[in-house]
Amino acid sequence: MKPGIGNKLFMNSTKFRGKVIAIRREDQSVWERRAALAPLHVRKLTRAGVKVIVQPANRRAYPTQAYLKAGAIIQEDISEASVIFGIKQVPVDLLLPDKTYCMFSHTIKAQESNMPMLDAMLEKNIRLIDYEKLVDEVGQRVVAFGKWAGVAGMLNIFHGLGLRLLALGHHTPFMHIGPAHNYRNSSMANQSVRDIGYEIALGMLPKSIGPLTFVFTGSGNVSQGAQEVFQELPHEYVPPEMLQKVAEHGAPNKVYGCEVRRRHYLERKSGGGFDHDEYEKCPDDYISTFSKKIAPFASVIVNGIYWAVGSPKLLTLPDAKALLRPMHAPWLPCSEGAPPLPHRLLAICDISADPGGSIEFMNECTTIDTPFCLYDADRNKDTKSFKGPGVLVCSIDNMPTQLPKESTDFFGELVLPYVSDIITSDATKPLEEHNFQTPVYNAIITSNGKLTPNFEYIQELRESMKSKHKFEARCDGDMKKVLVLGAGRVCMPLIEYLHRDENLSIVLGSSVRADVETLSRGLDRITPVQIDVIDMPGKLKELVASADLVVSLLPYQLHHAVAEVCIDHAKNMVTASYLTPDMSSLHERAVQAGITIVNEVGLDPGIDHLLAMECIDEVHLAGGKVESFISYCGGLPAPECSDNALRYKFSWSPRGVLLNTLGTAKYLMESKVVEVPAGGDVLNHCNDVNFLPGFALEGYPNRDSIRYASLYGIAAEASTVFRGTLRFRGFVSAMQGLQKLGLIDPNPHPALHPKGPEITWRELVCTLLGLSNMDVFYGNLKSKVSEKIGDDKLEAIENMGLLSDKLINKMDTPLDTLSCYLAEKLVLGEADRDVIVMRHDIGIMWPNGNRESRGITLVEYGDVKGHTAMSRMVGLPAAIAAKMVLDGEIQEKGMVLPFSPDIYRPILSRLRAEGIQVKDITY
Ligand SMILES: NC(=O)c1ccc[n+]([C@@H]2O[C@H](COP(=O)([O-])OP(=O)(O)OC[C@H]3O[C@@H](n4cnc5c(N)ncnc54)[C@H](O)[C@@H]3O)[C@@H](O)[C@H]2O)c1
Ligand SMILES: N[C@@H](CCCCN[C@@H](CCC(=O)O)C(=O)O)C(=O)O
Repeated sequence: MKPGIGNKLFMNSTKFRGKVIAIRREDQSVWERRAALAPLHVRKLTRAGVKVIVQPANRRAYPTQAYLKAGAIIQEDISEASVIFGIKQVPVDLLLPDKTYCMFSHTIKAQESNMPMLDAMLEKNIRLIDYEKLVDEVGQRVVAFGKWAGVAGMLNIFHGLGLRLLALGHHTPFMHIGPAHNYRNSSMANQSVRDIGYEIALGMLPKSIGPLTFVFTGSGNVSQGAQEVFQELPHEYVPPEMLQKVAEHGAPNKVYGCEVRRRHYLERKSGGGFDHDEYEKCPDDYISTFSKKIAPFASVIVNGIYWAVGSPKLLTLPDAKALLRPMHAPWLPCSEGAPPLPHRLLAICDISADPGGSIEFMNECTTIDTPFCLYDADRNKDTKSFKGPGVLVCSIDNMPTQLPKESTDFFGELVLPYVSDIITSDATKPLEEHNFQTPVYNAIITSNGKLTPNFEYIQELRESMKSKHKFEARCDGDMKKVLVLGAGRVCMPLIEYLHRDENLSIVLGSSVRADVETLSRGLDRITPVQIDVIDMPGKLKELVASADLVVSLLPYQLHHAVAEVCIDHAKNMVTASYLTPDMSSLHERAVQAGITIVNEVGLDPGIDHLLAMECIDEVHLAGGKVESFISYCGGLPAPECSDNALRYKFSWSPRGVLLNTLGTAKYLMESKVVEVPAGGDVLNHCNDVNFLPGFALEGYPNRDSIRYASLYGIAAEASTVFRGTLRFRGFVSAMQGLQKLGLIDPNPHPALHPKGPEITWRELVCTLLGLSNMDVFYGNLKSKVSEKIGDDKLEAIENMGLLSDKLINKMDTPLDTLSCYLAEKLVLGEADRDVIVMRHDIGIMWPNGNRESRGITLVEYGDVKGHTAMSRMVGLPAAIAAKMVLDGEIQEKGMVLPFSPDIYRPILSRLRAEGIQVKDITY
C-alpha cells in the first residue's frame, strides 16, 4: 500500500466509529521526541470517528496542543484504548493487559534486555505488532525512518568533521554546522549547509588539507537522505574508479561524492566479477575490495548499507591500521601553521550502526549525548576526543530522533495505511477472528499469550542462547584462554602483560614444575601445568585444543612440534623466534587451517625489525632509497656487572647463546656477498663497534642478513646489509678458546654420557686435549691449553673454572654440558642488572641526491629487583602481538612476520606507551 492512501481509507468510513487508540508517552530515552503519528494523521483518524487518546508529553516534538487541535483527547489514562502506538520499548510495569501494542520492540533477535518485556506481553495477553516486521511481498520494510537517519547522520558528520579538522589545526566552514538536533527542521539545516557551501565555493577550505571526498555506501533511503544534504554543497559526483584522481588532484572549492554499490567492491574469490543472486546465496564466495580500492581515497565514509552476518566486512581492524597510516602528499602546500593531514580518512558516519558489523572496529554505538569517538587503530582503542591519532566515528543508532518532527511526519505517513487495519485489533479475541492484511498479520509477534508461528523461533533462539551462556559460564564466560609454553628467562613480562586483560585466562605450561608454579604465584586467572611437549603429546593436544591462542617460549627447535598441533586444532600461535625453514614448511598448512602464526616478535629478532621497517617505510614513502643497513644488538650484563672472563651473563637461553657462535652467516658488504661457514668462523669476523664510545663493544655477524634485504624491501637498492651480535670486548677471544678446546661441540661425547663414570672439568679438558695422563701437573696442563688455544685465551678458561676439579653434570654433548655449567656460573646475580643495546645505522639517499645517515639506538637496562631488560624487550612485543591476534587486529593467515605497517606500527606505539624509548639521530 502506498503512503497517502490513508486519506482515502479513512474517508467516509463508519467502521472506525467507536474505536479507541492511544499514542503513548515515550520513556526509553531522553532524546526520544518522535511519535508514531503526527497531529495531521490524528486529525484523519478523529475525523473518521476514531477516538485518539494522547498521553501528555512535553518532550514530544509536536506539542500536546497540536494533537488536541487535531481532535485528540489529552489524558494520562490510556486504558480505554484497545490499540496503543509508540516508538520504542515499554517498561514492563506500564504494559496494559489485553491491548495491542505497536512499536519497535527489538525482540526479534531475542535481544536479552527486551526479553522481560516479551515475557510480560505473553503473560498479559498483549498483541505485539512490530514495525520492523511490516514488510511488503518482496520482504521490503514498508515503515521506517531511513531517510531521516541519513539526513541527521550527514549533518552530524559535517559537524564532527569541523571539530576534527579544527583539532588537526584547520578552521573550516564545517565549524558552522551543528549537530542535527540543533536545527528546527531539515530546511533550516540545509540552509546552513548551503551557507557553508558558499564559503567552500569561495575557496575557504585550507589548501593544505587537499580535496575532500565523501564516499556513500548503499543506495537505499539512508544513503539517499545523506546525499540530499551533501548535495547542498558545491559538489561533483565521480565514479569509484576516478576517486583516487580527485582525492589527489581535485579542486579545493567543491567537495566530491561517490556512491558505491556492491558491484564496485565485492568480487568473486574465484576470479572476480559480481553476480547479485549468487552473492545473495553464497556471500562467503566473495571478498570485499572496499578497503583497498575505495577507502584509501575517502576523506569521509557515510555507511548506509545493510550488513548480514557472514558477508564480507567493509572495513576490518587491520584495514583501519592501513588506512590510518601517514599520508604522503608532497604536492599539498603545507607548513607549520598549515599542517598536513595525518592520513586521508578523517571520519566515518556509520548510520548502519551495527556494532562489530560492516565496520569491524565500531564495537559500540555512540549516542546523541556523546556523538563521536576517535578510533586509534594503532592502539585499537577509542577515546571521546577530537584530538590525537585516529578516525572520527559517529554511529548513533537513533539519529532520526534528532529531527523528530519530520521523522514523525514521514513515519506517520507510512504507517497510516496500516492503521485502519491495526485499529480493528482486539487482543482478547483470537487472531483468526480478525481479517488483517498480510503485512500486518506477519508483523504480529505475540497474540493470545503465545508467540505467533512466524516468531516461535524466538523461544528456540532464547534457549540456544541460554545454553550457550551456560556453556560460556562454564568456560569462564567471555574469557579467552592463552596457552603459554615455556616458563624460562623471558616469560614473565609476557604473562604480566596478558594478565592485565581481565577477560583472559592463561595456562602456563613448561617442563619444570617449580618454574610454572613460581611464575604463576600471586596471579589469579593463571593455571600452572607441568608438561614436556615432546614426551607428553596427548597432553599438548588437550591444552592446545582448549586454548584460543598459543604462545611458544620454548627452545626454538620445539616450535615446529607445537605448530603442528596448532594447525590440527586451528589455533593461532605466536613465537619470538626466527622463522626457521622447519616452520616455513608449515605455511601452506597453516593457511589451509585458517590460522595465523606470528614469528620473530621478540627483541632480536623482533624490535629490530619493527624499528628497521618504520625507518625504511618512511624513507620509501618520501621517495628515498636505503643504500646501507647495518644493525647490531646485544643482550649484555650492565657494564658494572660484566665481571667475568666472557664479560657476559645470560639473560636468555644459555644454549642458544653458545650455539649462535657456531652458526653460519651471510651478509652484503659494499656489494660483496660474504659467506661465513658454520663451526665458529663467525667469531673471526668480529670488529670493534664504536657507536657508543663509552661502551667497549665488539660485534660479529648474526645469521643470514641478506635474507632480510628482500624482506625489508631494500634488496634492489642497498649495497650493504649486515646484522650482527654485540658483546663486550673480550667475549669473542674467550669464546674462541672454548671452541678450540672443543667445549662448544653439539655432538655427543663418550666422556659426557650421563650414565658414564664421573669426570671433573680438568679431566674433561685433558680428554679434549688428547692427554692420556689425567693427573698432569697443573702448570703443565696450562701450557698444553695455551698451546692449543693461545696464551691470550688461557686466563678465560681458568677464570671460568674449567681447569678445576669440580665434578661435571654430564649432558651428553660438550655444548649442553657447558651451557648447563655456565648457566649457573654466569647467572645474573641478585644485585646484577642487564642491558640491551641495539643500533641501526641506515644510509639514505634522498631524491634530490642528498645523503643522510640515520642512527637508531635502543639502550634499556633491566631492573635489579624486577625484570631483566631482555625479558621485557622479548616478552612485551610477543605479548602485544598475541593480544593483537586474539583481538582480530592481525588476521593474515599462515606464517606471518612483523614487517607490514599494520603490525609493526601498533606494536611500536604500544611499546612506546610502556616507556620504551628509542633515540633517533641524523649524522
Ligand atoms: N627474539 C628474541 O629476541 C629472543 C630473545 C630471547 C629468547 N628468545 C627465544 O624465546 C624462547 C625462550 O627463551 P628463554 O630465554 O626464556 O629460554 P629458557 O631456556 O630460559 O627457557 C626455556 C623454557 O622452555 C622449557 N622447556 C624446554 N624444553 C621443554 C619441553 N620439551 N617441554 C616443555 N618445556 C620445555 C624450559 O623448562 C624453560 O622453561 C626461546 O626460543 C628463545 O630462543 C627470543
Ligand atoms: N643478538 C643478541 C640478542 C639475541 C636475543 C636472542 N635471540 C635469539 C632468538 C633465537 C630464536 O628463538 O630463534 C637468537 O638466537 O638470536 C645477542 O645475542 O645478545
